[in-house]
Amino acid sequence: MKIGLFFGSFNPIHIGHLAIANYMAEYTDLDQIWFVVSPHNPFKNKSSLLTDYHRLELVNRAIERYPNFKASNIEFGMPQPSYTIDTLTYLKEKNPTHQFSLIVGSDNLKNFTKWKNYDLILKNHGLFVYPRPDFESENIELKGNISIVEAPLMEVSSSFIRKAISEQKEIPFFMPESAYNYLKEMHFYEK
Ligand SMILES: Nc1ncnc2c1ncn2[C@@H]1O[C@H](COP(=O)(O)OP(=O)(O)OP(=O)(O)O)[C@@H](O)[C@H]1O
Ligand SMILES: O=C(O)c1ccc[n+]([C@@H]2O[C@H](COP(=O)([O-])O)[C@@H](O)[C@H]2O)c1
Repeated sequence: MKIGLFFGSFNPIHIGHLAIANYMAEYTDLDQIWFVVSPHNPFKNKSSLLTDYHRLELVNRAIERYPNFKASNIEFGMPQPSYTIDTLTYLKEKNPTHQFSLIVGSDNLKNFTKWKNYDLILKNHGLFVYPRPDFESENIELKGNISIVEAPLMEVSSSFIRKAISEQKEIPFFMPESAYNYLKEMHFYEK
């Protein structure tokens, strides 16, 4: 099977993430999309992160109705910060018959050459890139298996959600309903 690995902090998951996965499942040859919840992005400060299990729970609730979407906690038991090449190697060992590609937003292209063994990721797996406002993909010089999809732009981000909640805004339409209800019930991001 062809699997698109959608790595992320998902702090929290939002409708943009779901739309990206939806687009990749419908417009590429990927059979399944796995949302891999990362304990710690090497480029980000961990202090603003909800615990791994709460972020995973939000993802699970958000995708529960979609059989082609799976959530993965594989990085929870691996060394931190979470280097994607190490997770890819481990996943390939565990699932030798699957083919794994990466799904990323175009904001990741700018620093992609700073990722651990980025050349191996490109050579052995390949990237599907979803465009993000203010992050042009055109001028990025990267060689390898990269497919930049042409898809509707979305401005939404997890930072926007965290800020809105901390300002006591009601934003039920920016997250899948079940995940939003859980976030409210648990008083996440209210400070
Ligand atoms: N609106 C968006 N358009 C395109 N890609 C996106 C969008 N939101 C998130 N992504 C991509 O989804 C993946 C996971 O992103 P992440 O969980 O960090 O969300 P985020 O909204 O970027 O979070 P934050 O605002 O906290 O930085 C990354 O590859 C990111 O580029
Ligand atoms: O492997 C690396 O060197 C590397 C560098 C930066 C980011 N990543 C991964 O990219 C994913 C996207 O992170 P984020 O926080 O933007 O959702 C997440 O799984 C990070 O661990 C990985």
